[in-house]
Amino acid sequence: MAWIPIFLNVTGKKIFVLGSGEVARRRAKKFIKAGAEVILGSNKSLRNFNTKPLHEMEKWIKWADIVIVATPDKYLNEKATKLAKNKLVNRADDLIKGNIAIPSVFSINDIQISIFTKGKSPLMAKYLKEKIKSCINEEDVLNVELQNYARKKIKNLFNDHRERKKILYKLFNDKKIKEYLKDGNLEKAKNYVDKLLQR
Ligand SMILES: C[C@@]1(CC(=O)O)c2cc3[nH]c(cc4nc(cc5[nH]c(cc(n2)[C@H]1CCC(=O)O)[C@@](C)(CC(=O)O)[C@@H]5CCC(=O)O)C(CC(=O)O)=C4CCC(=O)O)c(CCC(=O)O)c3CC(=O)O
Ligand SMILES: NC(=O)C1=CN([C@@H]2O[C@H](COP(=O)(O)OP(=O)(O)OC[C@H]3O[C@@H](n4cnc5c(N)ncnc54)[C@H](O)[C@@H]3O)[C@@H](O)[C@H]2O)C=CC1
Repeated sequence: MAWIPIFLNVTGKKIFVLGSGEVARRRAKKFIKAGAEVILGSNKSLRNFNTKPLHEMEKWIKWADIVIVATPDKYLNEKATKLAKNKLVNRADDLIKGNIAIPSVFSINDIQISIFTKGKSPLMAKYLKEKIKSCINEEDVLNVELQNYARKKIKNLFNDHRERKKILYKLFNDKKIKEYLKDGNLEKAKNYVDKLLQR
């Protein structure tokens, strides 16, 4: 089993979610929030969701870029997976029958962290999320912003990406920058970077 984490831009992607229970709705919301076009396959019509009856399932699976299978009905789940052929499929009920997994996720500003236990323990994934959250502090968040600032600046100043890498590591290890960021002073750190780059 070779799972690798990938961050996928789902804006405008077509997602078919089979089911209308708690898990199906949770998955659907996640994708809608991220800008995807989501259709739920269920004979129950749900408020706030675009639902299609199950006898149209084949058509909507064909339409979809990604298929999410999330009912407790094993037979129905298998049928949908077969219809999806080589598409990207998430099986909420049986990980290895699909090829994409939904991890436990949290974000702090633009830092996004996902935890996955290869289906062994979603509960532990959820727990570890809280544990890892507490390791990331304000200084790290500001350092992402500062690195972004410096990266953009030096893109135009240095042609060689190895040279750029060296500079970014230097900034990362700079004592003064560390102090500024510890004090929550991003602007001062940026000004200091400006000065260093002028030399
Ligand atoms: C394979 C996977 C599906 C996939 O990839 O789509 C999957 C499968 C299953 N989960 C089950 C149960 C639970 N799932 C949760 C919670 C979450 N489950 C999520 C992901 C995944 N769950 C994927 C693997 C992720 C990994 O391996 O790390 C999270 C991270 C994301 C999300 O769902 O949005 C979300 C936490 C969100 C957060 O961080 O807050 C809890 C805890 C709770 O609800 O509090 C429980 C009860 C306790 C427990 O079982 O651990 C069962 C039923 C088992 C049974 O029948 O008893 C199955 C099916 C099976 O395993 O057979
Ligand atoms: N990934 C995860 O986080 C979790 C996954 N699961 C898995 O996901 C499955 C779904 O879980 P829940 O959403 O909690 O179930 P649920 O019991 O809340 O939802 C069941 C819904 O599925 C639909 N459904 C049931 N049989 C159907 C059928 N024959 N045809 C069409 N729709 C049908 C119904 O609309 C029903 O409302 C579970 O069987 C379990 O294997 C369960 C808990 C968490």
